[in-house]
Amino acid sequence: MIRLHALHKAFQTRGGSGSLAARFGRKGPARTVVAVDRLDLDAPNGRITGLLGPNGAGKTTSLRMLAGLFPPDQGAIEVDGVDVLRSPREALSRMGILGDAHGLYPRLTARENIVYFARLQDLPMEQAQARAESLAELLDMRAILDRRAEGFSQGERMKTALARALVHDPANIVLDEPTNGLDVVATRALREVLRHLRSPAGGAKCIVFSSHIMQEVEQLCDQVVVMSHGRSVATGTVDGLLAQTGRQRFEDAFVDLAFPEAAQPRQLESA
Ligand SMILES: Nc1ncnc2c1ncn2[C@@H]1O[C@H](COP(=O)(O)OP(=O)(O)OP(=O)(O)O)[C@@H](O)[C@H]1O
Repeated sequence: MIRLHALHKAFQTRGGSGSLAARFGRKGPARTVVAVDRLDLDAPNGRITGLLGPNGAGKTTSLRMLAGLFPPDQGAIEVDGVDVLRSPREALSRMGILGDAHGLYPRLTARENIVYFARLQDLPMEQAQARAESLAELLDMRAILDRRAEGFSQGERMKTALARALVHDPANIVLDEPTNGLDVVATRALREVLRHLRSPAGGAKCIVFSSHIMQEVEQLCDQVVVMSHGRSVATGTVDGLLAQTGRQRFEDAFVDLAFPEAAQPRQLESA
């Protein structure tokens, strides 16, 4: 179970090299970028929760805070009731995180990458090896298990990184745009794995994933949190969000919710 409450994060950054920069020195004037303004998200066990937002909405920043990479300025983050800010190690041990950069060790084989992470999670060697075997089965990656990670395709890297994230059998799984760069077969395979992990047979995991791809969210998610300009602007099932906006197509509902200023007139819907 993952809970984000009233998250806020701003970054201090510098402007460009125009005339203002000349006045403020080479780096330009200081600016504040509000990446996450107010995000609320409740993700239960046995459900897939999609964090859906356009480019720059604040999805990655939110998931990085959930992963404990940096703290929010305000707000609360809990994993199974454990406060990520107060008890980061305990909270992290309850999560498997697939970030936007997969960061595999290129000189290690897929198996060695997985086992190495299992050992970092304090799994005994025998158990680490057994987990590598069962994850290779689940993720259909036997053919690459004993190949060095250097030269892996995007899909092979994703599978290895996902196996690594799942090695300690966490109750919560967090994925940042996991299908980026994957072909249709790899995307379908990932979808099946996530459905399995959500089911009672797969451990009824709490799964949170970010995406800006409507079809992906529509096909996979039990509930959707729509994020726009750093805020959660709507939460519900796909059907619930369609009903809320009075739309028939999820893409139209999303545009209404995320960009109310740019929403298309309703009569174009059947065009
Ligand atoms: N370290 C940083 N310094 C300054 N600004 C940042 C930093 N990280 C993120 N931002 C800004 O915060 C906003 C949200 O970025 P974020 O990467 O979280 O969005 P996103 O929803 O994941 O977008 P995308 O779908 O394009 O990956 C953007 O305007 C981005 O430029």
